[in-house]
Amino acid sequence: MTDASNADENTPPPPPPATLTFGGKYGENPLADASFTAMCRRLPSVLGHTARMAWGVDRAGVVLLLACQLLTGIAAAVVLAFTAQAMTDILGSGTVSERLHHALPALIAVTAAAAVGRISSALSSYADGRITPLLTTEADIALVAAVCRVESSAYGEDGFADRQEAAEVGVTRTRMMVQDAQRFMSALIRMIAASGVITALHPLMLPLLLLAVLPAGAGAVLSARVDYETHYLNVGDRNVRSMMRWWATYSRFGDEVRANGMTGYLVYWYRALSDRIDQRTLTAAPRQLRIVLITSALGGVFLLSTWATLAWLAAGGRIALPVAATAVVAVQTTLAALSQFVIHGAAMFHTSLYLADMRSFLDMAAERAPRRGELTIPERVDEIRLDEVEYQYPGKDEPAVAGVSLTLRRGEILAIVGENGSGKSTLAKLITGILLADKGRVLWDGADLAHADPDAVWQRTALVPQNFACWPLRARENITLGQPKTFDDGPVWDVVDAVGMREAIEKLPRQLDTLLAKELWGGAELSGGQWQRLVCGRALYRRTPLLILDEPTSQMDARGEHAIFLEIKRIAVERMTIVVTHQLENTRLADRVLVMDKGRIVEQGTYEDLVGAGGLFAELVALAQDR
Ligand SMILES: Nc1ncnc2c1ncn2[C@@H]1O[C@H](COP(=O)(O)OP(=O)(O)OP(=O)(O)O)[C@@H](O)[C@H]1O
Repeated sequence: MTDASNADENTPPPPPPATLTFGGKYGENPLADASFTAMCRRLPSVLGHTARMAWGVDRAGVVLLLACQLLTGIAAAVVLAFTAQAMTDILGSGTVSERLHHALPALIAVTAAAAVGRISSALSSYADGRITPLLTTEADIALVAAVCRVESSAYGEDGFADRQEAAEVGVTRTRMMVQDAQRFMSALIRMIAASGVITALHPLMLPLLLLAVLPAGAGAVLSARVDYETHYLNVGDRNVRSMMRWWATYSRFGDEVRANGMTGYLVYWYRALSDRIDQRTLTAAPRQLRIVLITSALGGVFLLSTWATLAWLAAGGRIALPVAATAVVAVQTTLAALSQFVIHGAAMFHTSLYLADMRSFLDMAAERAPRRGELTIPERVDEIRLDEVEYQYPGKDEPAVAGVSLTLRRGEILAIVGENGSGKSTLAKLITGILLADKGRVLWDGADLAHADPDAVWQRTALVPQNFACWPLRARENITLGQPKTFDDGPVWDVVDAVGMREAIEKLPRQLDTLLAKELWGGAELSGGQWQRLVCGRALYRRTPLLILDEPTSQMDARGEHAIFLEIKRIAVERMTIVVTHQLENTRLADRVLVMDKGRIVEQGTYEDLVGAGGLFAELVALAQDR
């Protein structure tokens, strides 16, 4: 299964993908509370919610669907009742032409009702075709918006990603819900209509027919349960697989995959994980088969008794021959309606299980949406103060930031340095309110971020993160990202100049209008450093009172780096600027340098002070110069 070029006798075989287990101190199965009975209890509210959503997206479509269902049902009842009537007339006394003459009105009614039934069934398919895409899009958008809105700390919670994966399946299944519901309703109406007719023929018939189809219904529900359990077991693996699929096939990482000879292992890994998922599905197959065989046999026995009863009634003269003939048609129709009713009922139940996962994730995300307070932040901020701030990531034993106190004033440039994992980026996230401190306070001109409206805070921040996104948008939008300040491109070109990108943008086929995604038709690509310049331009364009740059120049040439730092100095007077960096020489531009170690500030001062102090900073500077 491995790539031949990777395998030889002396190398160990590649390890298979890790098995995800939920154990240990923090390990908790994300779907452990999603027991089958718990899921069943949620179904009415899930169905109600889906109905409300459908009503919200297309009222006319829902009304049309309901009206058509009703019409289809009535048409079916009319067909059945008049068929019975026609049969009685045709099998009655008199000459053939007399009997046909008598039956003619009933036959016309049957034809007309059948036509109405067909038309309303076509119209209800049309309504389904209208509602379903809107409903699926609505569910999809609800999911995307919910994930974008949760507190950033939620991403680190056990099982958040797995629940999200389960919810994604719910979104896809939304597509089937309207169809399932439509078929279920139409079967229900036909069943009610048919039951009336068959009960009129003989009271014993309906219970017997019910017994004949109930095993099929029970079988469908049991199969749905097995299918859902398999899906549930596979959630974690499917989640990892889809992440790996994206990383392995995304063109941006293609060079790394090829030049490091990873293709063979990645394909092997992908296959091994897929095999594991398939294996679970295959293990469930015999259970499914047993369920179908047993329930079909049971259904068959009951059906046989129905026919036997009918024969017994007719043979014993308990029902007249014309009535018996009608009963044959009625039994067939009722049987079909009842089967449809239980099969589509089970299908709806099956779909609802997945929708319940989506609902429960949306509820979980809603619980994790920021609920901080209403405080707003003015356009001008003069001071940010941190009092004994501490933050520990979920599942970690040590705080990433602990006991940090610090005051930052307007006009100041602060550099944060320290070894990998010392807490620099976490501190930056606490200052911007992306993360909320577990202990201590972060105050913006006295407003505690724990009680401030996060959107109001983030209107006042600009961040160049270490790992930035290269959005598949036009160059202009990659700078303004949905917040154009004017209709003219003047301010955009200003920041393009500030980050030294004018020449590069002018060379693009459609300048600012060029799509920056080489994978897309008409798209172009920038180099790593050019992207980083553009991302700095994005932050500068925002003109906010707080500017945070986390390793902003790690991919830039000396000219780019020089341009960025010149611009940072030029605009520094109007704002607070924080630069997180490992390039210690760059900290010379800062008014103050903070040195972090194990989540704490261990030194602070100017570059010269710290070099002279002979502490951690001086040691790091010496290491940087020791080549
Ligand atoms: N999302 C996260 N979930 C859990 N732990 C995290 C997360 N992000 C960071 N950490 C942990 O918090 C600690 C501080 O990380 P942080 O990213 O703040 O360090 P840093 O100083 O910015 O490191 P670097 O110089 O490598 O960028 C590390 O131990 C890291 O493993």
